[in-house]
Amino acid sequence: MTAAVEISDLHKQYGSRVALRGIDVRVDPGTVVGFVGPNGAGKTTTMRILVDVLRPTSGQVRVLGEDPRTGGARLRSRIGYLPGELRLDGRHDVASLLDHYVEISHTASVSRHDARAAWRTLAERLGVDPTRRVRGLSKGNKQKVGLVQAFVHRPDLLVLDEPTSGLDPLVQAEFLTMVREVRDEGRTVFLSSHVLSEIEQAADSVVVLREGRVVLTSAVEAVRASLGQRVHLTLAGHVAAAPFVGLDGVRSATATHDGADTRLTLDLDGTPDAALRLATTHTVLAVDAERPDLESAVMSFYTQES
Ligand SMILES: Nc1ncnc2c1ncn2[C@@H]1O[C@H](COP(=O)(O)OP(=O)(O)OP(=O)(O)O)[C@@H](O)[C@H]1O
Repeated sequence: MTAAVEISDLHKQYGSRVALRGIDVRVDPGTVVGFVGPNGAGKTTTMRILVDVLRPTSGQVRVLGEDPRTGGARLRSRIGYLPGELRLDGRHDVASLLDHYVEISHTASVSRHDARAAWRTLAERLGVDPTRRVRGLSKGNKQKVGLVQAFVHRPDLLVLDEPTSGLDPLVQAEFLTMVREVRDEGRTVFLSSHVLSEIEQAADSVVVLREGRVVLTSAVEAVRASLGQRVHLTLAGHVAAAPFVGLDGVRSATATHDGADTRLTLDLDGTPDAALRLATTHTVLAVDAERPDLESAVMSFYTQES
């Protein structure tokens, strides 16, 4: 299977400043990959190289099987790109700007009429008013126009640099739905974000970049599972934690007593089955499970020493 994105030993220097120190990333078609990391990690640099806005210092990049430096207009028409710092020509109204984008990005397989209808549908979905002048738009509304132009030609690959920056929660949710639809159609999304909850909702896998190096590549589910699960049980009467320690799947158990009842906290590294069997020999008054989130799983990769 040809990768949608294949990056091998990619280096980029801006003068003496090293931005990328040999990164390797593979993105399978039909998946959503979240690209995360602290400020200055190299995310934007990588994305700009993918769309040939920047040239690498060394290393190999293949996008949809082609070298972005030689793919030209044909490859560009298969990519939707939302830059991190979006600049739109402020002189136009939104409708003429989007007509213009459709004009330059539409492919022979889609008629101009259909392409125009497509931007209108997307604009409506995201709540973009096509009659507004671009210059007077708020940051969030500009971002929505940027999203419409990235999605409108149904590209095989979307490269989105902080796509939800400035969006209100309703539009953000609609955007995440659009991303999932793209994935369900077998197309690919490579997006960067500082909002890990949104990567968690939309991405299949996550790549963490720090100081120009990839420090983690993993399925989102696997990262979360690696944290294990924490379960709180409220049991009637005074119950000791000791019998729970060492049970299959239990990493640690602590008990605190609240009046006549016990609050038992179990940190699990396997299934809760054995612990729950033992718990039900008592009277279980309440069960409450914490779902580990991607943010707590990934944060350590932001700060750890190389
Ligand atoms: N045009 C440039 N000239 C010089 N240095 C640059 C330039 N663009 C980026 N850099 C440097 O390259 C490194 C990576 O920057 P990049 O913008 O790719 O990071 P990022 O992960 O996208 O960060 P952020 O989350 O803050 O957007 C940083 O040290 C940055 O200062």
